[in-house]
Amino acid sequence: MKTNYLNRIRQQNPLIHNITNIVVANYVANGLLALGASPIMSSAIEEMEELPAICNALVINIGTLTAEQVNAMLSAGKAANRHHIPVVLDPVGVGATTFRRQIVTRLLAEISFSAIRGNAAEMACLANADWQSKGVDVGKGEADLNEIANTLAQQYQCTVVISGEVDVVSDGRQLANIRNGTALFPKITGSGCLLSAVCGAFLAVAPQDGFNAALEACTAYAIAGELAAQPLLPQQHGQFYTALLDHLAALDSSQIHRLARISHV
Ligand SMILES: Nc1ncnc2c1ncn2[C@@H]1O[C@H](COP(=O)(O)OP(=O)(O)O)[C@@H](O)[C@H]1O
Ligand SMILES: Cc1ncsc1CCOP(=O)(O)O
Ligand SMILES: [Mg+2]
Repeated sequence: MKTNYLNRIRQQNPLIHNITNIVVANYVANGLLALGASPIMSSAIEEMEELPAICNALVINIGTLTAEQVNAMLSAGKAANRHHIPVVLDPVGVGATTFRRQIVTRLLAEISFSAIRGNAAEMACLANADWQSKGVDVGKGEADLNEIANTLAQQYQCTVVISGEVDVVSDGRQLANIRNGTALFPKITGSGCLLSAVCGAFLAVAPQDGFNAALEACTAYAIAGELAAQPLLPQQHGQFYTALLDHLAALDSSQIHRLARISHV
């Protein structure tokens, strides 16, 4: 990895607008602050036209979707497109209900996304691939995630991230696998949602280089988790929850370059 967009985040302190779920809003805001970005969380329809004008990226997360929030997402997404700021989609639990599937289809049709980030179950659902999803969790499946990432990236003309034990990043032309991380990640709620917001922060400072911005975002984030988990026992979920924030704040680019386990496929 040749980029150093982490330093750019710390220099530029991009403002990230998050329309997110009620479970993770506080954690995502703290994670963005730890990284060096600034969060603003809002779903009020009255300000969806105005916020994209002052923000550097928008992250749309459907985790606890309401009909009212859908209108806000469409309004903010279209305004973000007009202002040419990157928009990231996190299709949380999209396979769980008809409502989620219908809304994600509509968001993908009406908004131009720079990146879509989900776990294997969510991304398999978007690609109509076989997978046994389980609510917002990853569930089980055998589908080829490299192929799914590539297909979705070409279909939606954007960067696609499928996170998991191995993260897959594709823009439809380039594809990489990242083998960093820790088994503690899926033990805390919000770790995927925060990764989507972190992708938003990296894209905010490198909007023309989506693939490499997402690649650095996922690598940096997984390494912060790896370092946070190092002194912990597998059952120290609570310690990991806070240690991840500490390590996002302490992370530097030399650590990322030294510890990255990336293969270009
Ligand atoms: N089994 C695992 N081993 C190592 N890292 C993991 C594992 N599962 C998930 N991760 C990491 O957890 C972070 C959040 O991804 P994920 O758990 O897939 O999101 P979600 O919460 O949306 O399901 C990513 O950085 C990913 O690399
Ligand atoms: C548990 C839960 N329920 C609705 S949204 C949500 C949070 C999901 O967060 P993540 O995908 O980051 O684990
Ligand atoms: Mg998720």
